[in-house]
Amino acid sequence: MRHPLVMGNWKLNGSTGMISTFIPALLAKLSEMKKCNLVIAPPLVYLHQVRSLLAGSVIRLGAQNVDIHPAGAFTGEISAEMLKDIGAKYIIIGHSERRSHHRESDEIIAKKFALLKAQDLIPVLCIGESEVENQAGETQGVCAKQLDAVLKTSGDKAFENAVIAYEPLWAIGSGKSATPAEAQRVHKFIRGHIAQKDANSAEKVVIQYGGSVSPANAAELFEQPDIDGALVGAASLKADEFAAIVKAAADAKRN
Ligand SMILES: O=C[C@H](O)COP(=O)(O)O
Repeated sequence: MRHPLVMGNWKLNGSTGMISTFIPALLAKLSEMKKCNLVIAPPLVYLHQVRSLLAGSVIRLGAQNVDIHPAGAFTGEISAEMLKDIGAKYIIIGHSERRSHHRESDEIIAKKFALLKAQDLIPVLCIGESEVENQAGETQGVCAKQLDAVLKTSGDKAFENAVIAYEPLWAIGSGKSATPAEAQRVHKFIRGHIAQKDANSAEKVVIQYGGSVSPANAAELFEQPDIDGALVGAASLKADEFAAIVKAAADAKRN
């Protein structure tokens, strides 16, 4: 049985002051949470502060990116080994904002995926189509191509101990989430695509939905059989809203 995973991606937001009030407030709201795994991915400079505040709690530490090199003369970069050293476990790669603003290709992302696995870290692989691709009926083809790059590099069992976040680009930060039925169709396709290579990892892999998840739409999304939690952007910066999304995931009764 898959436990839902809710992950907050703070993107380029946060400060030491915000963190010192946000984390205790969130922990207080989550005291009764049992069935949902929870991760926060702050900006890299705040990993240490967040780790200290999360010590002894159920919330795990995540990060938003990793470099493709293990070490060396790469100014400004952070390696998988460093992320492991600081205590981060779940590492987002392939977010559409990095694919577009930093021109990260499927091949670069597949390399990052392999580096994270080599360090026993959990890659959170973001995939998803643009609005144009969606309207052209290319959603499945785009997702398949993004998954195949990883399967080609890391093998048929690549998604053992990994997470996939399906994030349609048109839903990110737009206030317009995919409907639960739309998202479920794509999640089912993703699981089926992985099953063609390895049925066991397909059954176990956590597939999150991301894109304008809020307390208003979370419960319905989490009722879907192939939606295993969420990758949350804006709402993860508000303790009340994030806690409500986590509660919806913990309470979800799926068929
Ligand atoms: O990583 C998170 C996603 O990009 C979703 O962001 P959002 O919840 O602000 O739409």
